[in-house]
Amino acid sequence: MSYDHIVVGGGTAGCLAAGKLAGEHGARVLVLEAGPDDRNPLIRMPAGFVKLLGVEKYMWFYKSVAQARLGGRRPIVPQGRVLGGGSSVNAMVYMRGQPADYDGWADEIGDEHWSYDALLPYFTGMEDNARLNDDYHGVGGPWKVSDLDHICELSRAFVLAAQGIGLPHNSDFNGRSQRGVGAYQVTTRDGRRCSAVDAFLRPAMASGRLEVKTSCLVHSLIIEDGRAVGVRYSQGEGRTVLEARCDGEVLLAAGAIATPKLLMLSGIGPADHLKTHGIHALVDLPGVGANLQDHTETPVVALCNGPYGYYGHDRGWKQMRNGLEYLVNRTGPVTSNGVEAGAFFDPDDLSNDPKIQQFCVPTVYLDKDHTDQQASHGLTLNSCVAKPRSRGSVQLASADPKDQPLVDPNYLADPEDLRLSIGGVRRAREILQQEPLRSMIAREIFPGPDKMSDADLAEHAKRFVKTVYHPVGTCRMAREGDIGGVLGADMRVRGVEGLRVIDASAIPTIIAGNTNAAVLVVADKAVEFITGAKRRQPAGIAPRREPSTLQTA
Ligand SMILES: Cc1cc2nc3c(=O)[nH]c(=O)nc-3n(C[C@H](O)[C@H](O)[C@H](O)COP(=O)(O)OP(=O)(O)OC[C@H]3O[C@@H](n4cnc5c(N)ncnc54)[C@H](O)[C@@H]3O)c2cc1C
Repeated sequence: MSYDHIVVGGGTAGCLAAGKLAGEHGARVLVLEAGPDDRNPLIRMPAGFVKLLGVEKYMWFYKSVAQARLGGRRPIVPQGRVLGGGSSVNAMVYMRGQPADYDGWADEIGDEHWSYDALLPYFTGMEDNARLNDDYHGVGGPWKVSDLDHICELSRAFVLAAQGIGLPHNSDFNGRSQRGVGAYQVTTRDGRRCSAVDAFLRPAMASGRLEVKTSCLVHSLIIEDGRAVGVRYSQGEGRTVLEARCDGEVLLAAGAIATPKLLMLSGIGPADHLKTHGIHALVDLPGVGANLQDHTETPVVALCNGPYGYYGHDRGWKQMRNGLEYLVNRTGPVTSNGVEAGAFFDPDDLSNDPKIQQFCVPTVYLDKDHTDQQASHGLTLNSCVAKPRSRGSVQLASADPKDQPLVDPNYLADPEDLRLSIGGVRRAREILQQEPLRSMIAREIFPGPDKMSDADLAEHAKRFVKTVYHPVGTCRMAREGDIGGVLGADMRVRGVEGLRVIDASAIPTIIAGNTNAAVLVVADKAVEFITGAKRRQPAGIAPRREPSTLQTA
C-alpha cells in the first residue's frame, strides 16, 4: 500500500490521529510502533496497571541522568512501549487540568484557538461520560469515561478525612472547579480500560486504509529537499534498515522523550549538540529536547492496623476470588485502577486555586527503583506539584537510534517545587490525623514521625520524589520569533516541510493534572490542521473566569 501519512509511534496521540485520518478523512495511513501489540489481558483489566508498571516488554524505563537536587540519584521515567502507548499502561485517571493552563498555552503560542474555551468542545466532543452530560462533559463520543465500580474503604476514608481539614467534596474535578477532594473518574467502561487503541484506532481498521506495524523502531526521518518524505526503521531484532515513504506528512507521536530524540537523529535540533555526535544539522533548532517538564510526587506512607486496601489482593485465594468475580461479573477489585481518589489544594491556603494534586493510593506504593519498600497493608498519599517550575532536557547519548537518550528532568531544580512538595507532605499528614482515616492507621513509615522540620522533609523529598509519568514540552509550540520554539501554532516543525509533532512534546507548559486527555486534544487539533477540516466553534457557554488577553502574532 502507498501512504498519505506515516505516524511514528502508536501511542495516545498516534492512535487518535491515525484512526481519525483513516477512518474519517479517507487517508491511507501507516503506523509504526516500537512496542508489541496490546493483546495482553492485563491491559484491559484496570488493576493490571500496577502489574504492567514493572514489565519491561511493555515499558521504556528511561533512567534519568544524575539529578543534582536529588543527591545524584537517577530515578527512572517509565513510559508506555506498546500499541496504545501510555493509554494502554496508564492509571486511567481522567483529568484535564485548569482552564488557566490552556489560556497560558494560547498566550505562549500566540493563538486563541489554544485557549480553554476554544478547546472545551474537543474535550466534550470525544467524551462518552457515564455520569455527566453538561457544559463540561459529553456523551456519545469514543472516549469512555466512568466512575469506578469499586472503591475500597481506605479511599473512602481518605475522601472523608480530607474534608475534615477543610477541603470541599468535589464530584467533578473537570467541571466548574478543580479544588477539593473526591473519587476520580477514569477512562474505563464496564470494568475494562478504554485505551486510544479501543477508542480511535481499532474502529478505523475496517476502513482498509490503515496499516499498523508493531515492533518497528523508527531510526530517523528521510528528508529530501527540505521535506520529510518518509522514515527509516527496523523490525523486531532485525538489523536491516527498512524505509517507508508517504505522499503527505510524517507525524511524530513517539512521546516527549523519543520524539525529540528522533528529530535530533534526523539533523533537526541544536546544531552544536548534534555536531558532538557527528550529525550534520539540517535545521538548527535549539528548542528541540529543551523545556522538559514532568510532574513529581512526594509520598507519605503509613501502615494500616488492619487488612485495609489492596495489599495481598493479587495473591493466593484473594486473587482467585477477585479474578473469578471479575470474569463472571466484571466487578470487584480488578475493576479498580488502584488510584481511586485524590485531592487538589494549595497547601498554603486551602481556599486558593490548587497547586498540589494529591493521589490516594491504598497500598504501599513506591517506584520499581526503590528496593527498601515494606510489603504490608498500607496507604500512600502522594503530593504532586501541579505546575512545576523546574525545566529539564532530552539530549542524545549517541547517534545510535537503539541507545536511550540522556533524560534530565532536573527534578526540584526550582526551590518553589521543593517548598510545595513539603507543603503537600504536611497536608497529607494532617489528613491522616482525621477520622475515619486516623482509626485505620498504625503508624507512618515514610518520612517517619521523627522527621518534622523543613530540612528533614526536604531530605525525604530528595530521597523519594518520583515521576508521575507525565513528561511533556520537549518540542514546544511557540509564537513566531520565540527562539526556543520548535513548532508553529499548527504544529508544523519549523524549517521542514511535511512534518508535524502531534504528541505530548508539543505542549508548551504542563497542565495541572494528568496529561492523557490533553494529549488527545493536541492530536485532535493536529488532525484538523492536516485535513483542513473546519474548526469547531467554542460551545456557547459562559466563560468561568475572565478571558486572558491574547496577542496574535
Ligand atoms: C505509568 C503511567 C501512568 C500514567 N497515568 C496517567 C493517568 O492516570 N491519567 C492520565 O491522564 N495520564 C496518565 N499518564 C500519562 C499519559 O498516558 C501520557 O501523557 C500519554 O500517553 C502521552 O501520549 P503520547 O502520545 O505523547 O506518548 P505515548 O502514549 O507514550 O506514545 C508514544 C509511543 O511511541 C512509541 N515509540 C517511541 N519511540 C519510538 C520509535 N523510535 N519508533 C516507533 N515507536 C516509538 C512508544 O513505544 C509509544 O507507544 C500515565 C503515563 C504512564 C507511563
